[in-house]
Amino acid sequence: MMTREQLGQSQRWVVKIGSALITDEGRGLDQAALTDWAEQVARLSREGREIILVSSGAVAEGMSRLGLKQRPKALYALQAAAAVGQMGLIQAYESIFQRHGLHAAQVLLTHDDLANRRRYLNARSTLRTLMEMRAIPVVNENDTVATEEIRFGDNDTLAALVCNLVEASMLVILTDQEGLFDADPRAQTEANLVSEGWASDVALQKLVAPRFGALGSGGMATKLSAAARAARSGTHTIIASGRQPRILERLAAGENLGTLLRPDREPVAARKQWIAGQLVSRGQLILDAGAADVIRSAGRSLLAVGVTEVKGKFSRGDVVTCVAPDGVAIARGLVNYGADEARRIKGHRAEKIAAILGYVDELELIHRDNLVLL
Ligand SMILES: Nc1ncnc2c1ncn2[C@@H]1O[C@H](COP(=O)(O)OP(=O)(O)O)[C@@H](O)[C@H]1O
Ligand SMILES: N[C@@H](CCC(=O)OP(=O)(O)O)C(=O)O
Repeated sequence: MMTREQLGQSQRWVVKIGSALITDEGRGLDQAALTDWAEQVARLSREGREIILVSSGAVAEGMSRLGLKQRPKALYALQAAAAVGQMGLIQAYESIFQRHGLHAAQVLLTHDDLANRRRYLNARSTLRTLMEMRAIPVVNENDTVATEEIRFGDNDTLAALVCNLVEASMLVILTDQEGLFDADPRAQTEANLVSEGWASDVALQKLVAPRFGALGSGGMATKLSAAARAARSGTHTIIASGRQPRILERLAAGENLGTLLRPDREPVAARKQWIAGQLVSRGQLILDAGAADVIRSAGRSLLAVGVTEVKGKFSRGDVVTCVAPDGVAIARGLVNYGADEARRIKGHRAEKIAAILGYVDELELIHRDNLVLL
């Protein structure tokens, strides 16, 4: 198991700075704090670490520049505020990194970019190239064009997908709390900090209260699911307070701060990480107990014979969810047949497919290489 010191020494970090932290109580960006984090990033990068920043703050800065007192509710108004605010955000990073002789690179991503395999691979090459050039990518959601249906909404999820994209060793989520507490510290002053846990421990999920603050969007829940997502590429997550002096440098020195969430499974293949990262599933395949069992425990392909019901509208190549008979979603995968064909072949053995459909695309409904456990 990696020690805090070894993790601190690790090479590739994604550092996420949340809205709750980066904004000066709704009065735009906290320039002094932002300067401090960026300077730490610059120093760590000059020492040879590869760092990608995922920075929130566009909406908050836009609200301040436009004189809006409250976070707009309508998506188009949020998007307009983000477009204005992103200018301030990137200007701030650019000028600080420039002082350290480093280039900042603006990378704005939508979920669509990562859902489309070719664009995903392009984003990966671009980020890798920027790191080779020793530029510092500053990533945010491309709020201006993201639609409600496919928004990340919070930057925790985006940061985790970036970790998968570049196979980061560490995800540091800086927020306004010292880490994960055993109860929401805003509601309970007695709450205790959890200093370490497993990224996909469901017991941790029970500790977090849903919270939709004035500025931040995800609360602690999205940070935990981000840690579980990041773990798929073997990435360790530390949730820590951005208000601690020299926080990034102290984490690099191996100091025991915040909550460390360790990956608890072997890293999955890059292609499977991409499948697991899809936020939209087009349909559901309800499995019988035998199929659910072999998929969960033996990593087998899904055959039509083990499917009892097909829900939704999907085409060959879409992402669908496999659901066990008790209603629990157990896996996601790229399906080899569209919904209509899947309905016709469900419950039948592979050798019957040709007789039912008049052709055979593949013997499996979802091949195990395209299937990932949740
Ligand atoms: N168990 C918990 N431990 C720590 N914080 C929690 C917990 N449950 C809920 N929270 C809330 O999550 C908030 C951080 O999330 P959020 O406001 O989205 O921050 P950010 O903008 O940095 O992503 C904290 O301010 C806290 O009120
Ligand atoms: N893209 C948005 C950030 C969304 C957001 O607030 O995320 P988070 O910091 O996770 O609460 C912005 O720059 O304002």
